[in-house]
Amino acid sequence: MSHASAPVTAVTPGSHPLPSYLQADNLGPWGNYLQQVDRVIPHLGSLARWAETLKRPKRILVVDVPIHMDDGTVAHFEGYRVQHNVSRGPGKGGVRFHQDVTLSEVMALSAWMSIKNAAVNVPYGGAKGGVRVDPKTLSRGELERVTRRYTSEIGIIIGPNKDIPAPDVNTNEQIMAWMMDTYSMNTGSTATGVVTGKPVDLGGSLGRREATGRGVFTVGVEAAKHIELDIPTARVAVQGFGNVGGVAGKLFAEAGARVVAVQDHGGTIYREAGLDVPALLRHVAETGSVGGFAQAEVIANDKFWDVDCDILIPAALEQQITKDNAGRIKARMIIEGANGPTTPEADDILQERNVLVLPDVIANAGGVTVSYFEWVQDFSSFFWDEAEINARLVRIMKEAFAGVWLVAQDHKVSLRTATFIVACKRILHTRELRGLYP
Ligand SMILES: NC(=O)C1=CN([C@@H]2O[C@H](COP(=O)(O)OP(=O)(O)OC[C@H]3O[C@@H](n4cnc5c(N)ncnc54)[C@H](OP(=O)(O)O)[C@@H]3O)[C@@H](O)[C@H]2O)C=CC1
Ligand SMILES: O=C(O)CCC(=O)C(=O)O
Repeated sequence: MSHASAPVTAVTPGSHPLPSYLQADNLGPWGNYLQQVDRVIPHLGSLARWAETLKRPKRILVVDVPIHMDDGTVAHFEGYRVQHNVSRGPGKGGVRFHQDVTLSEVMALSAWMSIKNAAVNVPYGGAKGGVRVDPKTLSRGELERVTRRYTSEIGIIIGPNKDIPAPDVNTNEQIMAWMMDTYSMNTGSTATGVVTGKPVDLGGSLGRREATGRGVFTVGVEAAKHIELDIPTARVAVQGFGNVGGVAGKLFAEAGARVVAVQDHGGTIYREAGLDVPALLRHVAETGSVGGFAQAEVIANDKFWDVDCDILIPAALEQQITKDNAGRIKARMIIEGANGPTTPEADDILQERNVLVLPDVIANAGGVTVSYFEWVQDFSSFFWDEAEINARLVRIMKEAFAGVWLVAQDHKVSLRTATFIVACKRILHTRELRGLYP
């Protein structure tokens, strides 16, 4: 991971010094988020006086997650749930299981959720959770115990009207089912609306699994029209071939684009004529990685950034596109499936090079949009068909993106700052309406 060099202000004029945990890790994702906020403040007019609230998570919970391992020992894992902002509604955002998860990373992810949820105008604040564990090293029983204990520990701050978790990296429908069941056991009645991304047979929504990738594709197609990029002849490179990258790659391939390169932990594969995406998805489902896929050549991981392509989709983790590789990227358009994949320094380099960046806070909002549909369906116990869900998703994504595009033109700013303008105005307007408790 690279570390951007711009300093982060620890003390805001006229305000109190930030708590120590907010000053930590200036150059990590939280530091990147703070720089993004600093870039939007000049565009907020009188609402800027509330901007300090964007720099401080509302509520942070750190929990110990002890479980019995299969060999009889007791292991302790560290878990987090951060509610960055709840001005517009309950907290909403995924849960990540990863060995490198840190509190400041979860703070950044929760803040990006506040921005994203406001950008597509769903009635939520922003939240995110994580457990510092490599789930690939756990048995199924151990994974279930980690999930249930973590859910019990954060149970004091989540709930259908308080904060609604969902899947993120290394979490899936089964984990959401265990979370829903644990919360329901602890509260005494079945509460389907406490998490989204559940199995369809348990109050989940049709289309949720594919929703983030579908949103990435939808926004990509809309943006391509503005820069006259022809999707059926485009070459696409994808980093991360899980829920988001896999579905986005599949939809671009179905639209005629050539997916020429894919990278995950197992390596980087390349095929100039285009990879057989359905076969690759089957291979990943069977083996867990793109590594060993026969119908492709293997290239060095670092060469991924040099691949000749028109569209690049980072769909893995934060801080992948940095000042060190931004100058090498050949794509005309980057669609951020991942959260926080581009550092502010890299953003500047890409803008100078005229590479269009569709930022995470709008490009990957399809997932939470269908999560919102799931939550609404659970409350009413009335379920919609997939065609209706996809049509509503596409409409929301297109409208939100069109609005952001206009703001970018008006203010002469990047699409990231434009999305922050739209979202921060909505968040801070509700902050102003609600006022401060004296
Ligand atoms: N799921 C969702 O609905 C949403 C997810 N996102 C974001 O999208 C991104 C991907 O999430 P999701 O698809 O759900 O997660 P998954 O766990 O389904 O997939 C993650 C993918 O990223 C790969 N990966 C992880 N680390 C690296 C690395 N260092 N280099 C290359 N590849 C890597 C994984 O490979 P391997 O399996 O080999 O480790 C896997 O292919 C995250 O940033 C997430 O926050 C954003 C909005 C919604
Ligand atoms: O579906 C959700 O609630 C949130 C998904 C998520 O974590 C994200 O958009 O990053």
